Amino acid sequence: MKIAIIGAGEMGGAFAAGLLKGDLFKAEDITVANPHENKLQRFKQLGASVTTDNKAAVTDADFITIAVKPKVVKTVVDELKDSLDYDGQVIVNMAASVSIVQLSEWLEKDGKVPEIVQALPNIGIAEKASMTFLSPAPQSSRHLSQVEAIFNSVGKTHIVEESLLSSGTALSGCGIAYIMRFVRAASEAGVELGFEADDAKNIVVQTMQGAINLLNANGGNPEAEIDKVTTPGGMTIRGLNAMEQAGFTNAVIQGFKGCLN
Ligand SMILES: NC(=O)C1=CN([C@@H]2O[C@H](COP(=O)(O)OP(=O)(O)OC[C@H]3O[C@@H](n4cnc5c(N)ncnc54)[C@H](OP(=O)(O)O)[C@@H]3O)[C@@H](O)[C@H]2O)C=CC1
Ligand SMILES: O=C(O)[C@@H]1CCC=N1
Repeated sequence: MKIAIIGAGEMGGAFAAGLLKGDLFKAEDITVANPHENKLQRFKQLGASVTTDNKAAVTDADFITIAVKPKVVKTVVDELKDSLDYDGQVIVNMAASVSIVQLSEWLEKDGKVPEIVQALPNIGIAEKASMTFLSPAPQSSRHLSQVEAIFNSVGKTHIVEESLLSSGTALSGCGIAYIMRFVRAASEAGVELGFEADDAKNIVVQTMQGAINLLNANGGNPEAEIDKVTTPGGMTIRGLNAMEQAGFTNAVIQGFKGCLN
């Protein structure tokens, strides 16, 4: 099984890095393509095949992942169209806000389109911890289980209707940034409370790790975990209420929704 990744930026690069940490693909069966060679060196050093030629990248690939900026997708499709095997290869599009209808129109050749699966991961994929939303085009389910297996090897997957993809991207793709912003805010609080910046950040990260482990172990209800921490009349409730007075829940909801405006 071979995979080509077109675009070695933040997303394509993170995907390549995650796949190279796994054992689903042999390193040489992962081909990473990018116009500037400097972004390819680290993958070459890890044994991946690298090229600045998109057409060369897709030769023999079973799965072709498009990880360029949305406005570049059509250019890439136009370039690759004549090199694609419409019966055997699967196009996996990671570009947000490019629809199956658009991709199908751009890819259409003699009335045919290849199998297309929309895949919206997050950069946690570099550490095999992505939350990836998958949405196959109609009549594109032949290789869906293989696509699912690929993304399950670098995190978790959720198959959704295309109409839910942008919501998934908000929660997961953009969500990484929102969670990092929480880490920054909590770390700044830690500095104000007397810790060195690095110590504060490490304390916040370890505390988040504890919260994640508790959620995973105890059935995943955050309110139940909050109740265990919150002594009546104690410190935690004063902090929680102060956060809400400052608009915490509303700010978080507005942030996740705001990216869709
Ligand atoms: N970043 C994220 O967290 C997420 C991103 N996405 C999606 O992933 C896509 C890529 O985003 P991101 O990685 O952040 O963007 P980047 O700008 O970091 O990466 C895009 C890459 O595409 C390369 N590129 C440009 N033109 C071509 C071309 N014609 N052929 C091949 N490669 C090309 C660029 O090369 P160079 O810079 O060397 O010119 C660059 O390395 C976007 O469509 C985005 O919506 C989806 C989910 C999450
Ligand atoms: O900011 C963006 O548009 C992309 C989509 C999800 C994460 N990054």
